[in-house]
Amino acid sequence: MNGYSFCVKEECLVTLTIKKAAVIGSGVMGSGIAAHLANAGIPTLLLDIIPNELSAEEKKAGLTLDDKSVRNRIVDDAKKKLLKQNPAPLTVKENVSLISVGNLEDDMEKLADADWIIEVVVENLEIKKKVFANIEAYRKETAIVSSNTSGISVNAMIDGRSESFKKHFLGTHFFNPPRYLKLLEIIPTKDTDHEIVQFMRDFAENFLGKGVVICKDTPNFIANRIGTYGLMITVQEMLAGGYSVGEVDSVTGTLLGRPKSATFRTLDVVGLDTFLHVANNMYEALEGDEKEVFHVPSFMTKMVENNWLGSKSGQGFYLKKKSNSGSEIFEINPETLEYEPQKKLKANLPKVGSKKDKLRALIYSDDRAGQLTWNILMQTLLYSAKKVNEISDDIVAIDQAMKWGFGWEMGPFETWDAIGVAKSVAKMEEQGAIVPKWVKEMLANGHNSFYRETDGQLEHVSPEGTWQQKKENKKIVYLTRNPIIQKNSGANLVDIGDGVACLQFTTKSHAIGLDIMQMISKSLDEVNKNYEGLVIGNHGTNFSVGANIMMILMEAQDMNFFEIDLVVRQFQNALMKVKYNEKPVIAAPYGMTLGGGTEVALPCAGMQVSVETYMGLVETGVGIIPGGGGNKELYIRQIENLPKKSGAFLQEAANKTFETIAMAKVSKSGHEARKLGYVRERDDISFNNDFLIHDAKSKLLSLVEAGYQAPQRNKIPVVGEAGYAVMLMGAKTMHNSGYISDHDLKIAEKLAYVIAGGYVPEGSEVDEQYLLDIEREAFVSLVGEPKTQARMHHMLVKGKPLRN
Ligand SMILES: CCCCCCCCCCCCCC(=O)CC(=O)SCCNC(=O)CCNC(=O)[C@H](O)C(C)(C)COP(=O)(O)OP(=O)(O)OC[C@H]1O[C@@H](n2cnc3c(N)ncnc32)[C@H](O)[C@@H]1OP(=O)(O)O
Ligand SMILES: NC(=O)C1=CN([C@@H]2O[C@H](COP(=O)(O)OP(=O)(O)OC[C@H]3O[C@@H](n4cnc5c(N)ncnc54)[C@H](O)[C@@H]3O)[C@@H](O)[C@H]2O)C=CC1
Repeated sequence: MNGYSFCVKEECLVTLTIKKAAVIGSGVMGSGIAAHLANAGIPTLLLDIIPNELSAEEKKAGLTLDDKSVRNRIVDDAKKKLLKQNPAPLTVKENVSLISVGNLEDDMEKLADADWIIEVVVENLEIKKKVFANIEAYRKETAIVSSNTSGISVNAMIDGRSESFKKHFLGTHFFNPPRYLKLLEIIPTKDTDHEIVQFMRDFAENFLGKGVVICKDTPNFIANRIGTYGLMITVQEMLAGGYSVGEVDSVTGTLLGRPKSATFRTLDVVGLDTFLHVANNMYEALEGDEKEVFHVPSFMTKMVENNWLGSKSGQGFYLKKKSNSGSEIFEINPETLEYEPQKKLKANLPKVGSKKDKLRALIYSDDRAGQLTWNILMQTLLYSAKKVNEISDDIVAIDQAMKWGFGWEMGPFETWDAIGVAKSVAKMEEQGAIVPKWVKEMLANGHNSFYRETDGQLEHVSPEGTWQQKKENKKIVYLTRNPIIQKNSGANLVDIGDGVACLQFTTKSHAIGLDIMQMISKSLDEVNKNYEGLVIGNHGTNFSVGANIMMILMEAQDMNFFEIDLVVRQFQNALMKVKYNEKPVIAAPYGMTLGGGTEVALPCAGMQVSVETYMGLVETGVGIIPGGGGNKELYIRQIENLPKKSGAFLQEAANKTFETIAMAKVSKSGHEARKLGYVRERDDISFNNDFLIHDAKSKLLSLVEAGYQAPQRNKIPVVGEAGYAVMLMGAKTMHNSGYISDHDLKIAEKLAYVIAGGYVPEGSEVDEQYLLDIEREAFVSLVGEPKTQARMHHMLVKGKPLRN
């Protein structure tokens, strides 16, 4: 990747390009940002300070502070840590090779060819200003310089800097972890060149997959202003109500529509020292009652003094200890500063109902869980309403910042709509809270929500009482806003413009059943008559979790094997129709793309893959093997990928296919899906999931433009009986040593037979239908096995594989 160029003036006289970057500071964020730039293919120089004393190992080795290995120890350790962290900062470990390292004493001249230099040092204004003075001496004239500050004034950072520096300087506030949190807050100073703000926004959205919110230079900008306030309120409610850290986290995570790291686990991930810098900066910057909210309680200060900072120092609010059964996680008691077994709060929630139903049940209940969550949420909502004009341009910016920056499912105003504005305001006032005047006026004017839909367009209210349309990025395709061509109980065929149709799954978790299989076939008929091509794309968290195993299990328990064979045949036929369709079909996988979901993507003319795609043929986990042609499609890809130098390449292709499917390997990224062989070199990867369907449509149109021709039907060379034995050897060895069960071995035998192409001579060339037939026969025979049915049942009930 040679960087990202963007014409910033009509005549394109000035073209900004980011081909190389540099990150100053290799701590929690600096190393994470460098990793994400590497994920995007941008070579990045990572610099940090030199240690001021030798470590014990260095002393023992007779090293001195002048040794390069000593001088680069901090940054070297940070780079090594990237390969061990979980969740992984790198989409594939190989990306680490794009990160070069150095230190701030010996390597500053290397900044000269950086197009973007990001300061990510400790949250201290004076230290940051010194770093900028140092950068200025080495940066090239066109280099963009930015700060990853959590909330220090960016205008305060440019005192004493040159005009060129000021023009090219702005805040670029990534959130932690940088690979996974979508938000990038961009904070221009009074001198930042407008074109550079625009360029950085486009670059971040298209190239880094970020959701950009342009912020005013107010303390903590937007997300941290609300987040830090919410955190401090949570600490105060915890201490006042005598709740434990674990009890607080047990109800302020997924139950509130927030990530499982909730409150204090999130702080452990952030780093308590950094949080205290941020809270203290707020305390210094504010006046009156609001100031006192940011007064840090003594137990937190003590924790930092003890170096109990969270993940970065090995312990913080939580301490993970190794135990005989693996590991156990303890929580800190803020009173005693002792670690204790984790506690949880019981929340009496309805077993059925939507997430919003459960949220309402939680916060309106009178138990301890309800009181705590109501008190936290109520104060956070009121603060958001009070601050909207001071810290942002509208309520949308606040909602986007909290969703993208903290992984919340809804922002404050969306949450307020969900819990009922009128009902919650009544309860707030009943408890003596002061509700901002504009909220009450909105209710008085008959508007019971902050958002509304008018003629299919989403509108939001302003504190002034006017209603505005939400500004949308043109690259976002909202399937619900496009005309439906055809539909059934499992999928919609949607016209997405420019002669392109999109097949959208609508089942729960986009699980594939008969309805989707039928819609695949019908969609192709419609597209071949009236459209240029078909995108298979969805909205939501996951592309597809695979076949509807409830449907398979029920038929199997009723011994309806003939029907199962018919359904599998229908799925195979539909996907063969995709593969050889006269018009191109492009799949747009993202999130979990498992089993049948992967099989839908594999026969397509191409894929537009989200960088966050977790793809794999995982059928062995529920006691079967792929039945939609996935075995042969992965095998064909392995044959394509392997150098044809050795005669044994067929066996190597078969072995790799067998291992990947037998071990139910799932990629941890779109890049890794390519390493596993699912994604071809010609397939493309999108960093911004919001743009995925748009990108898939563009890819399809370029195929049409190039005169797309359906692939030829070719016979497939197989390893036959001899190759079958080779594949099985490994499985039998694992079975003999007790690593896999009898049933695992039975599944492996079926899988190896299918991949080998059955008992035919090695090197035989067979047609695809033959491979599909033996695949379907193996599938149906396994479905009849009681242990397979037990695995399916366990997955349905527990949501995880059963080892039997
Ligand atoms: C209103 C309250 C808001 C909350 C706090 C607000 C703070 C605001 C001020 C911060 C200011 C400074 C920061 C800043 O400027 C801006 C920010 O970035 S704010 C932070 C934004 N980020 C988030 O909100 C994170 C949201 N959470 C997530 O995205 C995911 O949960 C996360 C990616 C963090 C993964 O969480 P994790 O718990 O690590 O999940 P895993 O299950 O994947 O575990 C991985 C690894 O960690 C071990 N582990 C899990 N739980 C614990 C624990 N309690 N203690 C110790 N270790 C734990 C787990 O076992 C795994 O270990 P392995 O051995 O690696 O398998
Ligand atoms: N930790 C988080 O969750 C987030 C932090 N931030 C911000 O990013 C910046 C870095 O924060 P973290 O990475 O968490 O901190 P950290 O403590 O993990 O890393 C700080 C880095 O600064 C370096 N450093 C310390 N003193 C220095 C000096 N005098 N000169 C140059 N470098 C020096 C350290 O060697 C270290 O590499 C801060 O501004 C912080 O507010 C922004 C978003 C999230």
